[in-house]
Amino acid sequence: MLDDTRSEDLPFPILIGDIGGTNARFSILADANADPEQFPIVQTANFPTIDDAIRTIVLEKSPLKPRSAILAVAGPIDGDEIDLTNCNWVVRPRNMIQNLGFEDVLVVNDFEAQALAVAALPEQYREKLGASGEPHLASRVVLGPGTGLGVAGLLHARDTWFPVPGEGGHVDVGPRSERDFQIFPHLRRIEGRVSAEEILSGRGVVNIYQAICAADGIAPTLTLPADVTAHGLDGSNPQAVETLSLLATYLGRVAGDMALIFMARGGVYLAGGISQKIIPALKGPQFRAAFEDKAPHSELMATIPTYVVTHPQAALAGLASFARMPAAYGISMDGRRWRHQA
Ligand SMILES: Nc1ncnc2c1ncn2[C@@H]1O[C@H](COP(=O)(O)OP(=O)(O)OP(=O)(O)O)[C@@H](O)[C@H]1O
Repeated sequence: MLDDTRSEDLPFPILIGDIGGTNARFSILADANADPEQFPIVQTANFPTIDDAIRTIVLEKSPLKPRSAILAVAGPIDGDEIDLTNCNWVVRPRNMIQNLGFEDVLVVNDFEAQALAVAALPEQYREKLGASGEPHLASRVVLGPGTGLGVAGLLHARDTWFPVPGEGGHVDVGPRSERDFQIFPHLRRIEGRVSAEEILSGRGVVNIYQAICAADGIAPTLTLPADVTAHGLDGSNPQAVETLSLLATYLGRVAGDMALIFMARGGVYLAGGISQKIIPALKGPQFRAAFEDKAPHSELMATIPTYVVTHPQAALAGLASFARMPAAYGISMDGRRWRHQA
């Protein structure tokens, strides 16, 4: 039943799904021109299996019967049983074809879906950071601090967008300023090193906050990432204020590195659950200053635009663009497309 050949497009109606650790979002595209039919956001913990969730939330509610499915998942796609990171669901495309009536199932990586979203993002769904010019029609990068730190490149070549999902969230980050050298010894490490994800994620926010408190000999009073950013944004806690400032600096530093790697003249886009919630902090001078602080390429960096993605369901929008026009995107289907065979 596993079919590796890349031949015809997936048949409409197409169910598209963005399956995160905590939430799953679904919609159906009736045809290439239709607006997606949306369904309520599902908490993954409320359904024993993804098949149950699709049956209850989508198939029993919609008059449209999807013939195929495109699912974006947080986790490696390496066989017929796809385990999701941070949740108990296992995606079994063969079972979906047998039990849910799909003819065709394609599974992609969640940051590949974010990259697809960035390829086709209308201007109203992005908030610009800094004063650079408009993006070139050129390669882009998407970075998303959330539960972890997702990173994907989006190469533009031969009139096609090629998403490049990687593990860029796990690169090393080092100290640069005098203050960094005071704080870094107190950051929690993973096997001895400070990876980007250890500081640019929900737990990373708390890690920076606790390291600031430790460096200054102050007892920490905040424990949740959202509390730290809230007290930072309203100015009510000095360590939380500095946490936000350093978060913006470190995010700018890593975003700049990723832009250098991909020569992302098309811009760097910040997705993920946290970026949208700290826009005022990212609009301060720290983010762009760190982004551009890349000698000998500071002048180049000053021309690269940076944005926060503000679309509430960016990954779904990206999958919908792909479903409508698959030929515009260089998405490999090898080993991750399953088709019903009569
Ligand atoms: N206001 C906030 N400030 C800082 N961190 C926050 C805030 N709100 C949520 N977080 C943190 O963001 C993380 C969740 O990120 P996100 O919403 O991107 O989830 P996710 O990993 O994409 O999973 P899912 O797709 O299931 O929602 C958690 O670590 C949470 O503590």
